[in-house]
Amino acid sequence: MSAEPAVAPLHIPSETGPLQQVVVHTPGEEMALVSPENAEELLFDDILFVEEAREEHATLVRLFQAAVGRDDAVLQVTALLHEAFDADEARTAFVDGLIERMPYRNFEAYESELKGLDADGLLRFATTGQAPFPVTALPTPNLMFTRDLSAVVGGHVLLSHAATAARAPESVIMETIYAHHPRFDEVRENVIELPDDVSFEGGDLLVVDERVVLIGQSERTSLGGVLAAARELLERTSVEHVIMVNLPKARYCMHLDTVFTFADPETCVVFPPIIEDAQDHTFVIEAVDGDTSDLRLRPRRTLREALEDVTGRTYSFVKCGGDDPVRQRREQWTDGANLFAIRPGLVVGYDRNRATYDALRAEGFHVVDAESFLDFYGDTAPSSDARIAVRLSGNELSRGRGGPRCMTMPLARTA
Ligand SMILES: NC(=[NH2+])NCCC[C@H](N)C(=O)O
Repeated sequence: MSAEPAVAPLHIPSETGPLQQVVVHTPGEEMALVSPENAEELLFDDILFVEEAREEHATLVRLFQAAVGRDDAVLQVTALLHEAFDADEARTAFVDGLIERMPYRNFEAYESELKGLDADGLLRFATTGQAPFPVTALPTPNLMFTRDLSAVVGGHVLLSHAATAARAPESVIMETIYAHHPRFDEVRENVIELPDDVSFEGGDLLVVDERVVLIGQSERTSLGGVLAAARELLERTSVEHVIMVNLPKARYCMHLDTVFTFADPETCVVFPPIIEDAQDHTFVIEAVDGDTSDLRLRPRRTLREALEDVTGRTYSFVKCGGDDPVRQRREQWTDGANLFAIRPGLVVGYDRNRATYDALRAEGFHVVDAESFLDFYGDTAPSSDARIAVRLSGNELSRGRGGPRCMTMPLARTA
């Protein structure tokens, strides 16, 4: 039990506000079930060395614990699910959710057996797809990309509606946690569900500030998903402008956060070919006279133009991969543009993206590896004005096609 004062269960005022609490998933048994036969279906391009991936992930968790300095800074999604499963209704709801979301898997044939599993048994089924009777589901190796399970905006949360069958169970996992875990009792009415026929994944949403969010219209988030999310946010939260970024529908840029993330409120790491060179792909969505049944889409040439227009601030764009177009593409593929900000100006990325780190250094960041950061700071967080880019060794993790931002779902940050 933590001695620190409790944090709000949901509170994200901005993308880089000092982190208080984050949900992660350290890869486990489910990752060891990815094989050449099912890898493509499970959205993996390669077979990860699980033990090494776990160590890399453990370092990420230690970084968060050290930098945040609270012992409840990091929550594991499987622990939350297991705790939620203490309630009978949660286990029933989870099975009902799977049946409803994945009618093609015919889980109803084993409905009573699944509902009869205890918390351990159902957790194992949820992550590995294995049960003590002849029903199987896909394992969920993408659970480590907790970002995509939901998106917290202010004190509200949008539940994801995964675009792919491989990730559909993860949406049900997160839905069960928000609906049944006691941690979310007070904020349950702030959980926003989108219509069944749209897709939306958390990696497509970035919170600029209390008034502005960005949403990618991508391989994973449909136009209907963007518009439904925009309408809900404009209606129910302090958000006044939703900037929609139309992305190529391609694996390398599956979510907006694969090509654009914030290092501090005015510094972003960007993949130039999409964010700077492409034109006419950005729209500002607003409610006409505050009426969310009447949405207006104002086209803007670039994301920069849209951002500057609605926030009145100016932004520095640091190039993922630096100036060389080949390095830009190589480093984008290994999530060079997918930085996670622990607080403004304290970011973590993958060590291998060296040209991106050179570009950050040129922007005034001190570059340190994760081990030195941990040795140096132990459990005292660095002074809040230092600009630091931490290099996490992620040779295994990066093969999952997600970076530090994808592996984190912040629940609470300070303003
Ligand atoms: N927010 C992100 N960019 N997430 C990356 C998810 C990667 C994962 N293998 C997938 O294809 O779904």
